[in-house]
Amino acid sequence: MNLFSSEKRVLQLPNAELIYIPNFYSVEKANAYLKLLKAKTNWQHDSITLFGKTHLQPRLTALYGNNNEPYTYSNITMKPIVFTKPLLDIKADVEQLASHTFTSVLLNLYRFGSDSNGWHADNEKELGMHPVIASVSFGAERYFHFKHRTLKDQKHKLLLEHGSLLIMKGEMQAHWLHQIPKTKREIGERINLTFRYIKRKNQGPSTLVLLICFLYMW
Ligand SMILES: O=C(O)CCC(=O)C(=O)O
Ligand SMILES: [Fe+2]
Repeated sequence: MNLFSSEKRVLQLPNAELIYIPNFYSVEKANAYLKLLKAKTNWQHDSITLFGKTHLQPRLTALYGNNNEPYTYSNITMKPIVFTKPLLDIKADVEQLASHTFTSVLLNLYRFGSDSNGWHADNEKELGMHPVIASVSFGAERYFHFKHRTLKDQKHKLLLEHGSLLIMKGEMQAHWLHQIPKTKREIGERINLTFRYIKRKNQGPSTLVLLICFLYMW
């Protein structure tokens, strides 16, 4: 079933809004970004510990950002690398379309069909309440599954195409889970970029603290 009806496809769901733009980038531009990001990204292969067992994540990842804030998920803390020019260019394109600013991008490299990303929500507290997440895909098409946490009939899938943009907003991260399942199909590599706004933890002393210090010294 095609859940969407036009080129900029908007899907209103209970507790979520999804916007999908299949041809956000032309095939030529998407091909160039796929090649560039594969070669120039500082890919890392982290281990995760789940239920007391440690194993390598089924994909490679990298975090880039502009505010030096670390990002922690599944017990992995990633320190951002300063944005490169191509990532800044993509960020600007995405920000324009989403009318939203982002501080960071988490990149995933799915090397083959057996690489995946298990059921989760992007609901870490440094993302704040109801974050807007913008997800750009290059390379092999993969299915994005999403299901409501409590409404059991709300289960959908969407094929994320080469050069596409998906925006998740509203209460999606509080009420829904998403995943990229493994596939047995013979497929090539896929790179996905999820742009996020990561809040600063340490903003320095508050105005009130500064005022008290000033009065004390005076
Ligand atoms: O690869 C994708 O399309 C999704 C990635 C994702 O959900 C994440 O990095 O949090
Ligand atoms: Fe996610």
